[in-house]
Amino acid sequence: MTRSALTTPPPDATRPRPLPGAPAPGAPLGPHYSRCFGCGDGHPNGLHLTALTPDGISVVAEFTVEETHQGAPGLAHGGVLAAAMDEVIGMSVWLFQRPYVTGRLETDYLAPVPVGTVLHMRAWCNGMSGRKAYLEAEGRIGSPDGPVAVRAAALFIEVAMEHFAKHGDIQTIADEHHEYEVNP
Ligand SMILES: CCCCCCCCCC(=O)SCCNC(=O)CCNC(=O)[C@H](O)C(C)(C)COP(=O)(O)OP(=O)(O)OC[C@H]1O[C@@H](n2cnc3c(N)ncnc32)[C@H](O)[C@@H]1OP(=O)(O)O
Repeated sequence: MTRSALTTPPPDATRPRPLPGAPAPGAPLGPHYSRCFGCGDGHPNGLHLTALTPDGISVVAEFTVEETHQGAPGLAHGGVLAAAMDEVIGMSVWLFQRPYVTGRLETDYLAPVPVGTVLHMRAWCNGMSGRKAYLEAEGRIGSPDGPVAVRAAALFIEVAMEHFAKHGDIQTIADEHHEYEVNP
């Protein structure tokens, strides 16, 4: 992955460890928000990523590239692939039970991804420092051992739940997720 200094963890960054209450290895991760474009099962035309964590600190997910995801004829749009990478990284940082948002997302496109492909995605955290989490992801064509088509590196920034209150109904999120206190 070609990444900038902004998405490279500093030397004093700490490695994440599974938190108490992390989902069991292999258990499916539900959507963080049912109307999320990336993972929401209630979104009419979202990406509908399905995911699990093998170890409480990383996430594997599958994304099926459909006709509606095309950029060039028969090939996935790069922005859609970036959205999928953003989402799987967001799912992985969600495991740390604090709200984070994408600050920076860097993407390398290594091979075209045809419509009909199942992209096998994996995201993990390389380190945390203060409010910053340094994350990485890859997407492989056809199987978990298939050729890498997309790589991403990201900086996510921890925010207060109030971050989501200005434009959205955080009570909806609270109703879906009892691990967060909306008004601590
Ligand atoms: C309820 C569950 C929801 C889960 C959501 C997951 C969804 C999936 C992921 C997404 O798609 S999130 C949506 C896309 N992202 C955004 O909408 C974020 C928009 N940006 C912001 O809201 C603010 O810029 C942000 C919260 C990221 C930071 O603003 P703050 O005022 O809180 O912090 P500040 O600007 O002081 O930055 C804190 C540190 O991060 C650094 N930083 C912030 N943005 C950066 C950036 N883009 N690149 C590099 N560094 C950055 C900044 O330099 C600083 O470093 P230092 O502490 O060392 O000084």
